[in-house]
Amino acid sequence: MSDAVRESEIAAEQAYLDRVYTRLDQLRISAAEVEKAGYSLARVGNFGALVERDAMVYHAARRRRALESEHDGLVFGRLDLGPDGVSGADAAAVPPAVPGGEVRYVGRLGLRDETYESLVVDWRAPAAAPFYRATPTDRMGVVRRRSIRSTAEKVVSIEDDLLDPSSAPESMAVIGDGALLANLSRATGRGMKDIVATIQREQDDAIRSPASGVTIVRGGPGTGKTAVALHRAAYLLYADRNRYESGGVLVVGPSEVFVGYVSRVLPSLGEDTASLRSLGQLVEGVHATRHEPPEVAAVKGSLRMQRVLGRAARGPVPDSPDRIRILYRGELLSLDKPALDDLRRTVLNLGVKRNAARAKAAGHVLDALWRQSVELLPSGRQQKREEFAPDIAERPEFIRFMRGWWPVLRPAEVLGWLADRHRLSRWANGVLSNKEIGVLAGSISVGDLSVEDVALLDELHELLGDPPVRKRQPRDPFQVAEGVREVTTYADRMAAARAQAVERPTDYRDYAHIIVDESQDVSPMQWRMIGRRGPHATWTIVGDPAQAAWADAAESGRAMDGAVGTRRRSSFTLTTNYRNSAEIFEVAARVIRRVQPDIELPTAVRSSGVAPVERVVASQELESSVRAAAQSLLDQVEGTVGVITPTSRRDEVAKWVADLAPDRLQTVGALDSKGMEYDGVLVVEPSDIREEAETGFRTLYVALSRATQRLTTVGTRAF
Ligand SMILES: Nc1ncnc2c1ncn2[C@@H]1O[C@H](COP(=O)(O)OP(=O)(O)OP(=O)(O)O)[C@@H](O)[C@H]1O
Repeated sequence: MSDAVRESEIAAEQAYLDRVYTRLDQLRISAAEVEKAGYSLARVGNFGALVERDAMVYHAARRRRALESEHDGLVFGRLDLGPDGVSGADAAAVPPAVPGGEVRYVGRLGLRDETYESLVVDWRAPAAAPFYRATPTDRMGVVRRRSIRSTAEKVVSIEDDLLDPSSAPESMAVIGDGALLANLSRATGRGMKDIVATIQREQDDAIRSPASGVTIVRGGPGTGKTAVALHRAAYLLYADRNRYESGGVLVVGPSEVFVGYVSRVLPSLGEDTASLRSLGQLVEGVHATRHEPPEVAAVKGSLRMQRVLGRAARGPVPDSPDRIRILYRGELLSLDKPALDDLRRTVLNLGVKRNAARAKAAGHVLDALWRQSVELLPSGRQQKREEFAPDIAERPEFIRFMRGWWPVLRPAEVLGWLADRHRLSRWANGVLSNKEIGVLAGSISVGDLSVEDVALLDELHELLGDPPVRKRQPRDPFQVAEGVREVTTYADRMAAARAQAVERPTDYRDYAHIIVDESQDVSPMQWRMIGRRGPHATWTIVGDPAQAAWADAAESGRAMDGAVGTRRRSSFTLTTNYRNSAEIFEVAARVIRRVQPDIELPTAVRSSGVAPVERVVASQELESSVRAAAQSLLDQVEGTVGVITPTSRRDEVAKWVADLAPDRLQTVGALDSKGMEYDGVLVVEPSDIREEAETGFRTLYVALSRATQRLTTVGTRAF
């Protein structure tokens, strides 16, 4: 294809883009004007005008925000359809390249011109589906599919796929080697790439799969599972905005590093309404980032913790009073430990959560004391239960006793009790081994909560219940400040309500859809925690069993079943690795094949011709070799470099390379490298990563499959 043809095709697309951006500007200006006009309607003063004003302002402001945020790369695709693909409603007003056919432009949002002709079809709309799904064998009416890359309103390049050569007129130009490969070879920034322009068919199947039930997406490293999960969130919010915006979509990722890495993709997909959280952030007020060593994580994540915590949450409060004595009309009324233990069990068996049962517990103690008083006192000096109870309940010694015996319990406090090995042995008797009890007791540090602790806190919250809340004065919804009523518009209140809905509280518990990424690493206790966030939710679960750090897959599977319930399941498998060069993936594949020779691995589509570097050095040279290798990767790649270390050595290695290029280089422990991607990767002490845990070979497989362009390993032993 000559340069002249390419230039003239680019010029034609530029002319179309100019039309689109002119229209975008018009719409933006008119949305801003409507918003302003809406506010001025307030002066009319009657109720109808106020309602109209509010609706106008709300919709106009929302539209303006969308138009502004989708500016870059607004149009990225063009379909030339033959006569069999014509729909009419979505055709752009340009002459069809195929006689009797139509042209359709695909972009980040849908736009129409003044006469309501289609300018751009939203990528999530059914009319855009052929852009992602058409293949030479199932053309869906498409003759030529064109990807358009633009920056700042200028077309930079175009790439074509000719799907139906026999229907293409001779004059039809076909340009480039395909958009996908062009996209893949671009350097990675600090955040994940938005792949909206190059979604592949098998990915699109999963993205557009019906929202009902449970959608399970599996695939090896780099197959686009995370990309699919995020695009699916955007798709669901588009396909059924009412349902998913009001209920909310929760995306759960493994770590905070990961959440930071992917968080920019959702706004770039036009969605600011999904909540993105790491496993350490799912409980209100807690922000854990530290991972436990594998032997601790194994105990804390196991379903057996349910029983241990259940016993702790029902047991006597450590160091609380173990008897009550009250002098009443000359007689000593008293309840000792066995009687109090019986009362506690009776109250907890009523099915009320501990923190909500304080008044009931006090009532049972008063009952027992009153029965004693009746036995001990002659009938003339006895009181009725109704007179006795308030009399005793107000006594300071009774109040003091109740505060100690049945205090309001916070989950973190009860978790802290497990640090006492002696006590823990009682609760864990017959559930955990002696060794596990020692490991668990030694790991509890309430001042420094780990990611694994968060699921335990959530379980305890479930067992203990909320602390009782004092009733507040009901607020006047129209009161915006002391003495000031109704100065806000309905639109402002809608906006405030929407902001609240988007910024849902961390422990919001009724999401309409939950997407779990890196699901293979979710421990059974974490599944229970996630499940509590969506008792009525539909689910998308994305993961790769071969990358699992959790050793007991069966236990994890059971916990997942418990969380998502018996809803209908549909499964998708992704088979192409878009991240690694074939040379890099071969190194990772070698590690996993050694333990799982029959494993089905994805195919890496790119070959770079650059072999990974594997270095073995003496231990005294480790630091200098790591520095040198990191520096040379920084010289070789344009984008980011990840230094991946054994989890226990992250801080030490981070210091070695801290001064090299803080804006481009990141040091992460192997467990935190889950889901991440860098242009160059240096894996430090690979054999230690493999030996750090029973599942270490899988963690090493993860670490070795993070690079897009260059991979170096430096260690004191071969791996
Ligand atoms: N259709 C696509 N077009 C362009 N790039 C893609 C496409 N699909 C995936 N990629 C790129 O491939 C890389 C890997 O994608 P992603 O991180 O979603 O994979 P993953 O399956 O979650 O990987 P892992 O399990 O290894 O964490 C990313 O850079 C992503 O942008």
